[in-house]
Amino acid sequence: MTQTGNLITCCDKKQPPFPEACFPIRIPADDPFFNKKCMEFVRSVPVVDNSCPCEPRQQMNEITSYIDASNVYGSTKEEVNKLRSFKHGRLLVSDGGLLPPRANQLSCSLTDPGDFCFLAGDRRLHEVPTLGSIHVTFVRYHNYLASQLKQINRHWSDERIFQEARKIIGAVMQKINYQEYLPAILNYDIRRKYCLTAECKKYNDKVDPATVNSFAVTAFRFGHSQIAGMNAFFKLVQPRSKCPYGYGYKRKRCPMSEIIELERVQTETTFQNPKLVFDNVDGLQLFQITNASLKADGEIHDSVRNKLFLDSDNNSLDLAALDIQRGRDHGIPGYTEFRKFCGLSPVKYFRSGKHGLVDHNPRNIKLLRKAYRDVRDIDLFVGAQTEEHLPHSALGPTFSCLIAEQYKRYKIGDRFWWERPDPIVGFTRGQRRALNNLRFSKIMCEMHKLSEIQPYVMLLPNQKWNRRRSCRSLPSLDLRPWKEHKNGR
Ligand code: HEM
Ligand SMILES: [Ca+2]
Repeated sequence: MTQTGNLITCCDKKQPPFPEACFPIRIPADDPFFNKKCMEFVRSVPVVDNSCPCEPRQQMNEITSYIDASNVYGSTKEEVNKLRSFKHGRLLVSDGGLLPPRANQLSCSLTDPGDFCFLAGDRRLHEVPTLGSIHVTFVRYHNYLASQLKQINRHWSDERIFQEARKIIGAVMQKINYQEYLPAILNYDIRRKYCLTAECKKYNDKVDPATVNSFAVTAFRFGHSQIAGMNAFFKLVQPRSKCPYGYGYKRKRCPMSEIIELERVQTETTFQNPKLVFDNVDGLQLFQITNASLKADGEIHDSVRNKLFLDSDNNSLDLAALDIQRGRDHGIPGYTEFRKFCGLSPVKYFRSGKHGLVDHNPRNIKLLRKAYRDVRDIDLFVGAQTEEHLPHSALGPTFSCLIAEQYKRYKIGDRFWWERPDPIVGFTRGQRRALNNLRFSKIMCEMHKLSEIQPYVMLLPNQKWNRRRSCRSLPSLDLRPWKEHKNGR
């Protein structure tokens, strides 16, 4: 994990220099936004290399690589123990079902009296309030599952309930990623090729599921171009007359609850501040499940490109610049190398025909030619982010390949993968069936009192695939298969 927000400064000449840790970004004099010449950048902590002499500098992942809900439970025993209440299998919460306070109250930026910095399984939770609100959703869902499990298995201890609920949340996380999220960003051909569909159930103990440097540092940051400049609070209002046949699609004459926008907030005013989560966490979630993100392409919104972590002294950073520099910090090879790795046509020239930038449009080729002297210099982030998308996909071929390859390893390298037909490490058939029917939007609705609406978690502006089903018509998780009968299952 990278360390923006570090106490080391690299631009201030009066501070003691840290040549090992510093790699500040030079800002050209004619920059249209910044009037400084230097942007802070602290290198990721290097890993001690025992195989000396002289392997390349490496970095370290601070959290577990598996998709195991470590954002909810942390990545170590110490972390999970700080998050547990040790009563009825529940996680700690604060008033209003929000997250508990953390010991270090300087780790976020507070503006309202009574607010505090939250504790969660991942310390990046304050980055933006929409991220914080998803943390709230999953902690609430854990506690909801714990209370349901306690009801059907009265004899279960705190430990048993906690572990069973955690196992379900981990499975839900994997299920949402592979069945709902990946289909929104990768097309079916890619998903089939890389064993990401439900039909592929391989497990291979030779596969290393660790997160690959180029994935964390570059490919999976494609989402930085999907960030919108605005957050909003939404509110649901009930229709005035009661509907005789219930609500829902097809019953056109009987309107669904109406969604009203209460307040708009500029993204750059929300970084590291839990205020919006305190103010109206449900309204934030409603906004999130009814709004599409921006297109993943070469354009990154000013709220993060120029105004990232904007403070009262008008200091800010540029996320796109950090992404590029982080790639260089970690020694990520260039775009043309990854084309080869992915078996795509090799790129030798700044042009569109043979041996050219065949996956770029003429405008982007021109811009790349202007920015780089040699095609081999094109940074992976810049080259892949500006590719045209594959059909039915939110990504170009290079990022599709790198992201699919990583998700393949997370799946087939996971001994505890939720779909493994093994009731000891996995789930029983009935439990798997129950989990299969659950949708992320249903969890959102149940945890945030939004049950009347038609959610559509849309990742692409042109995607309307699950728009039609109201929360009410989606099933809750059926927990009957978790009932333990006296003489075993
Ligand atoms: C919503 C607003 C977001 C903000 C403000 C934000 C901000 C940041 C920042 C400041 C970093 C560290 C940069 C560095 O110093 O290298 C980072 C890293 C990263 N971001 Fe975002 N990000 C956001 C959304 C997203 C989204 C939507 C995705 C993916 C879909 C994403 C994926 C990543 C990844 C993979 C990393 C690297 C993580 C690591 O290696 O530890 N981010 N982000
Ligand atoms: Ca993890």
